Amino acid sequence: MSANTRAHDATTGGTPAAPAPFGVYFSLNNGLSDTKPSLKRHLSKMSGMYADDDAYRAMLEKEDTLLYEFYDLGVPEAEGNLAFGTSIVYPGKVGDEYFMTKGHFHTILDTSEVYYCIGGKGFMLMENPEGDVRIEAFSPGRAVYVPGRYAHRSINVGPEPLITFYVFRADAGHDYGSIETKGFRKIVMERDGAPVVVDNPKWK
Ligand SMILES: O=P(O)(O)OC[C@H]1O[C@H](O)[C@H](O)[C@@H](O)[C@@H]1O
Ligand SMILES: [Fe+2]
Repeated sequence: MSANTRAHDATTGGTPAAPAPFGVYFSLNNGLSDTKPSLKRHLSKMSGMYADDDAYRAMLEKEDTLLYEFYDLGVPEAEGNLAFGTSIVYPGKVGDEYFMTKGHFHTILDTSEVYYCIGGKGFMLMENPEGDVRIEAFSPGRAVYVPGRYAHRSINVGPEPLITFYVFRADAGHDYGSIETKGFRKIVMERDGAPVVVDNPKWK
């Protein structure tokens, strides 16, 4: 399995079934599992997604930095199943814009997701197709509910990894299309040492 493809359970054809009961360890210190492989997204996978293209290019010339990693445990994509795991967004910025996930809508648009912050400091940026933009803070112990219809992106504004645990309907799917072409309406940048939410200059 390549590091950047989603792992999906090898059920033997037909309708994906419920998995057998299972447990998995995720570290409360760094968010990582000791047995499962993570999926990793590096800077090169985020072309055009940060506002400052010059800063992006300059950074990429030096190193293809690991921005975030997360788990896809391969729970079959069936209606009654839940997908879960941790997501770890590392600290840093491209220009003045904080490291973040790509962000996505769910393919089944009205499916929701819950995130629980285990470590670090950041935001969940959310936006629905009608243009309603919401932002919720992440700090250890805070849970965020992402309702159906809202695209969502995790943003790390602190000096430590932003670690969250997430759960969503396993058949929800990931729709990156409009996020990759238009982005979110708002972005989060550092100004005078603090995060500010500003209009995305690339949003059309
Ligand atoms: O898919 P991205 O927007 O790059 O975010 C990476 C991952 O973040 C979280 O862990 C979500 O629950 C995953 O479903 C998502 O795939
Ligand atoms: Fe999601």
